[in-house]
Amino acid sequence: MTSTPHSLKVENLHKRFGEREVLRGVSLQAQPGDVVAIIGSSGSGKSTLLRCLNLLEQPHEGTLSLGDETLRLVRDRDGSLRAADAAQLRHWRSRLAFVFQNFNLWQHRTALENVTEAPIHVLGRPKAEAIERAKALLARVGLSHRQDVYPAQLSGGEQQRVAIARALAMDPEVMLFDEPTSALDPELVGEVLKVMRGLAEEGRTMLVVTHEMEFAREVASHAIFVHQGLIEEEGKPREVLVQPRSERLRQFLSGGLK
Ligand SMILES: Nc1ncnc2c1ncn2[C@@H]1O[C@H](COP(=O)(O)OP(=O)(O)OP(=O)(O)O)[C@@H](O)[C@H]1O
Repeated sequence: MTSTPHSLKVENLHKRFGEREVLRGVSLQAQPGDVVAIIGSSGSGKSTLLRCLNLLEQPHEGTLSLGDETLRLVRDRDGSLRAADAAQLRHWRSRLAFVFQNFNLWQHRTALENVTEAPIHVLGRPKAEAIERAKALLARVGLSHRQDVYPAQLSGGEQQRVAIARALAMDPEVMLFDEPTSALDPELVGEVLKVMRGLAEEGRTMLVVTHEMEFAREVASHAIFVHQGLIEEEGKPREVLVQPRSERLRQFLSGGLK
């Protein structure tokens, strides 16, 4: 990691889809090195929360800051908030890298090209330097031997590991994972979680929307339970996921609240 990580602060996030208020005032903080597991039942707003953090979704209210940088937002015609400055948004997104459930790799680019694309074209890094770094990152996720292969020839687990290498290539301060293993066959989940454990161990700041409770319990430093667009309970995973205070979290953990 070359950039110094800062803490992420999210205040009073609201998001509506039509009449439906999906986030109803969410605030959270992540300090450098925190691994925050965001859990909750289907439709509770977890992915929307994560997507609002780098404006893949436009919130209707809220403040986002990373260290002493606050993302400048202006109100759009539809009432939601968009970035006031496209250059700041590009920079913001390089500081908070997003890993998608469905990998979102460029299909007509090799694994290596997927990892070099943004460093060359967004960060303006020299090509040779970007290639060298991409090779090191692919080695890191165990894919040196697959660098010249196109996504269609890779398994889901391999594609997600390329996507993680691609996110790392931006030297992000915070990594946002949106259900990174949900699209994988069960036998491929472990290889992706292993890479994520490694990132956690090296002190990466990560926010992870996940249904992997074992990962949340063992790897996360903080767990957040979202219910109907609000944080219902949060704390140390070994406490809240083992002895939840709220009845709803108890139900969720016992599988009664999907
Ligand atoms: N682009 C959209 N347009 C309209 N409604 C949306 C959109 N994206 C999400 N929603 C709705 O917002 C609510 C929250 O969705 P979200 O994907 O954030 O939930 P989630 O907690 O991540 O669920 P899951 O665990 O099933 O992925 C859901 O009711 C969903 O249908």
